[in-house]
Amino acid sequence: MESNDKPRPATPLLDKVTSPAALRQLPDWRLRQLAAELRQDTISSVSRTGGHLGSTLGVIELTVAIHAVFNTPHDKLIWDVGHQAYAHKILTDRRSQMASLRKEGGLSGFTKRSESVYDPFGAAHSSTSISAGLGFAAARAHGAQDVGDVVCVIGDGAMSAGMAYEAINNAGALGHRIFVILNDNEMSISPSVGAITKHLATLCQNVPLVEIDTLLRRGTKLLPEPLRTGMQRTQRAVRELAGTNSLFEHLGFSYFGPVDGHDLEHLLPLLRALRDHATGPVLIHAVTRKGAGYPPAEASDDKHHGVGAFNLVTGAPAAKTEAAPAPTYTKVFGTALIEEAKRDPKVIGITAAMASGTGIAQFAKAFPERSYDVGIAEQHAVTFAAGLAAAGMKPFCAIYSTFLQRAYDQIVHDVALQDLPVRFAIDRAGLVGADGPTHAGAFDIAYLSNLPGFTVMAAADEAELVHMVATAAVHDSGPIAFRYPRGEGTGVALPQAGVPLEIGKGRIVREGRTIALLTLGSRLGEALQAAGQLEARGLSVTVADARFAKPLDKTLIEQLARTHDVLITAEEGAVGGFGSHVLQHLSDKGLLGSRLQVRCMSLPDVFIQHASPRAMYDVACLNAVHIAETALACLEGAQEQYQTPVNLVGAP
Ligand SMILES: Cc1ncc(C[n+]2csc(CCOP(=O)(O)OP(=O)(O)O)c2C)c(N)n1
Ligand SMILES: CC(=O)[C@@H](O)[C@H](O)COP(=O)(O)O
Ligand SMILES: [Mg+2]
Repeated sequence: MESNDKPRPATPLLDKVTSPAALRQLPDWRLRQLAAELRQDTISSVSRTGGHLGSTLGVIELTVAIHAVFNTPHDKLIWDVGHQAYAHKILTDRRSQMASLRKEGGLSGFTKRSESVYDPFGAAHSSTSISAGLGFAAARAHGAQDVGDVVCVIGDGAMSAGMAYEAINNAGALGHRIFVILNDNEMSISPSVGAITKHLATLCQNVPLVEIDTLLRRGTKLLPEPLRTGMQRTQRAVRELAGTNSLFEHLGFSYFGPVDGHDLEHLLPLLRALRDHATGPVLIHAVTRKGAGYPPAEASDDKHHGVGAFNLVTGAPAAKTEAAPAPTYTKVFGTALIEEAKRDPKVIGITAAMASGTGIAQFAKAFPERSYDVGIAEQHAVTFAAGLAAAGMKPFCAIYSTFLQRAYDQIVHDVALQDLPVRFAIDRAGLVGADGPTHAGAFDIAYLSNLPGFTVMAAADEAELVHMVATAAVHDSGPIAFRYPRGEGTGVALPQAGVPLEIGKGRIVREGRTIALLTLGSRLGEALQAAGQLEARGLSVTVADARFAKPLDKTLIEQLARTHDVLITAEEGAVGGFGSHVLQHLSDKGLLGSRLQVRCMSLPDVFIQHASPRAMYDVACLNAVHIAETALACLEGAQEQYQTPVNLVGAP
């Protein structure tokens, strides 16, 4: 019998605690039991659904302590990224829905305003919590009624992003009362990197706050009266005793730490004291362990950052790992980049805290001195790459489509305007599944293809990806990007070596006469299936792979338009991308006449909620059946387009 089929762990106390208000009725000594049950419940639940386990396990005690001390939801608890909020979800009205986590129609894997009043601010991209929290604090100062205290929980990884410091800079100057809990587990998805990480480690070498506190209490009689009661003076004394000299203090925050983030006996009195006495911005440095309390997670390299369903006893994946039919696009990219780097010493790999997710970890094993993990710092990654390119290097900036959105001004101002040959390897293009709309790679085609001088490619399969890496490696005249989806490739044979593509040239994959399906990226497979379905109805179909969203293969587009009755474009990107450029070109050439029926199939103008990628593409009406039906409708002269069902569209 699979251990996952075993009954859930007994949680007698948690079963009674049906709200944070009920939790606040418990005496402190029972909160430890509550935390233990919450941990077991979380592990058991995630063993069935999969998800971001390690991060939540690291904040179990913090979650309990915050809800015990602060009056949520009137007090605003803002989780950075939101991937560590599963225990918070269990405590805040969503326990019964945990089986639906990250599944179609179910709970989001992140915090989400539309899901609960206990999620005052949604997230999934990192390092937004302090800015948002400061917004709440400022609103309170302006008289907003339903805003009590503001507590932001931000990880050490998230603390590598510039945005966190922009917020601290502002908060330190404004002086509003706000609590920032820095959850320091020395881990991002992989071990945290950078000078800030070193600074935090130095702070952790200070005498733990609890020992200072004991010292203070023991020495109370010897201390003058104001030290016992005056919070500000006590803080100063604590700081002097601890000898802390944290960056945060210099920026106007009161710094408290390090404190053991798993010890409720330390956390509760500290949070209560601060709640009762603090006047301005406060930073509490809590030291935690990612994956805490679940040995398989603690022992794993990534501390079970993100896992599928697993066996509760061993921590091993529940599904037997059969040999994958094809390598992932990420793996193919990593291997191809290594091959280019062997040929060319100028090739550099850059990741923003996604080394394993982007394949740069693979590259770093082969070329450690030519790879950079800059932390969660996409903006910096892009301008850093621009600097490298300006000095003659060949930087490959490997960033997920959704996270590259962060760096748009850097792409425009530092790269495109200076025509610098930065190579953008854009992973997770299109819909990604369980992570949902926050992680969808929807916009890059649109936001890159409108930039002068940019070359934008999309890989139809993993062999194409190898050629696009080679194309980017030799392309020295201006910026170039290539995008590819999450997950496994199609299983096509991989070329021995990448062969640079002719810039701005697409390819005809199958020739027909009546209907032309022109795809950009990996909808090619769906288009070929659609062509098969249409052929079964006696229709003659051409399928072409555009390869380039920019520059357009104008000759190919004009040829398809002149020789077919129907032209359909399909792409895994938002409205305003490839199809729009094709339409513009047809219009410029006067080819949009009554004879030719044209349809642009793109992601619809809505945020599609999490589900399997296939189900999400069904919502988007971008699977083979939709392409075939659109072609038929065009032939019949029907004007209506697919409409996305309204009930599947919700606020992010
Ligand atoms: C802007 C952005 N870039 C990258 C990511 C991917 N990402 C999600 S969680 C994470 C690590 C966060 O580390 P930390 O804040 O320390 O939290 P922990 O998982 O250690 O609890 C990263 C890089 C993201 N969510 N947002
Ligand atoms: C929380 C977060 O942003 C990442 O952990 C993300 O979920 C990773 O996604 P992939 O699984 O596609 O790498
Ligand atoms: Mg961390």
